[in-house]
Amino acid sequence: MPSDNTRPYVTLTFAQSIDAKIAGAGGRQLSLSGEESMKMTHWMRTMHDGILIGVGTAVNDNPQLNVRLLPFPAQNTHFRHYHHPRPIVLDPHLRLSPTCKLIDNAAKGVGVAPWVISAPPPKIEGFFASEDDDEKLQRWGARRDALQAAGATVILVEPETIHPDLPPATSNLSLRAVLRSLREKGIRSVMVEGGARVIQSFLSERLVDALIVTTAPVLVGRDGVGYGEGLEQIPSLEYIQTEFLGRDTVVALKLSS
Ligand SMILES: NC(=O)C1=CN([C@@H]2O[C@H](COP(=O)(O)OP(=O)(O)OC[C@H]3O[C@@H](n4cnc5c(N)ncnc54)[C@H](OP(=O)(O)O)[C@@H]3O)[C@@H](O)[C@H]2O)C=CC1
Ligand SMILES: Nc1nc(O)c(N)c(N[C@@H]2O[C@H](COP(=O)(O)O)[C@@H](O)[C@H]2O)n1
Repeated sequence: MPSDNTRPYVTLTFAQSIDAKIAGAGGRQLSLSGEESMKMTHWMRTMHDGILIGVGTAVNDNPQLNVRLLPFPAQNTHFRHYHHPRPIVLDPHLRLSPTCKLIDNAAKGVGVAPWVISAPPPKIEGFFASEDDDEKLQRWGARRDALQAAGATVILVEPETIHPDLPPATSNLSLRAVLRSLREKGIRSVMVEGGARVIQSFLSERLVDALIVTTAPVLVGRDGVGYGEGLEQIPSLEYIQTEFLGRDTVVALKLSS
């Protein structure tokens, strides 16, 4: 559990091949989970208030992040019987399309409208100021308006910064600020589904309470997308349990305190 009430409980979960790849060459989305473990993922989705992904995944996979694989209590009423997690997208540059499935599904009443977490491009004063700062801000503002008009909510948090007068080394959002803001908005638990960079960030910053990894019995090869290479800090893990679901192995772990 988080040591205080200032952030939600975080479950990090993803599927990988036996050579620890989460996508194919060039980021091609792979169906790694078999039927049984994919259903487990949908059960886990319904157990969380929010489901968080990076914009890389949102743009690449155009996911739905809903609970459509759960058994239908009655025809056409399944969406009312299971809790839908709130889709949350980390998207500093607002690259999410206003016509993506997350927004489209919510408009059709078969999903909850996404929250898009972002930060306006910084206006740097002094030596590092750039002539096109205003233009960047205007374009970001136009994308924000388009997303909000389509039904998404854009939430602002601060980016990771070293010093306010320096151009940011990365456009990454501060995960601690993201989680704090989500908790303030009533999100008590969040399921983080990836992709690679988001997995790296949550693990490196030790912002994970439960880690649930599905391993499918396939090899992807060296051109696939992994997450291990970019892990800046390697947290120690405590083993909890293994389940065998169909042909897949699902391991539950937690970070050692
Ligand atoms: N097998 C599985 O279970 C899963 C596989 N995937 C796969 O993962 C791939 C996508 O991974 P990837 O390209 O790494 O993209 P991610 O989904 O990890 O998104 C990364 C982007 O999120 C934004 N971001 C903002 N703040 C942060 C932060 N603190 N840490 C990390 N990212 C942040 C950045 O956007 P910006 O670049 O605009 O600054 C960054 O580039 C796809 O191929 C997808 O199919 C995805 C989920 C699950
Ligand atoms: N658990 C799991 N197994 C796989 O094989 C996967 N490819 C993923 N991917 C994640 O699920 C998202 C797709 O969700 P929808 O089916 O569109 O609801 C995808 O974007 C990844 O986050 N997960």
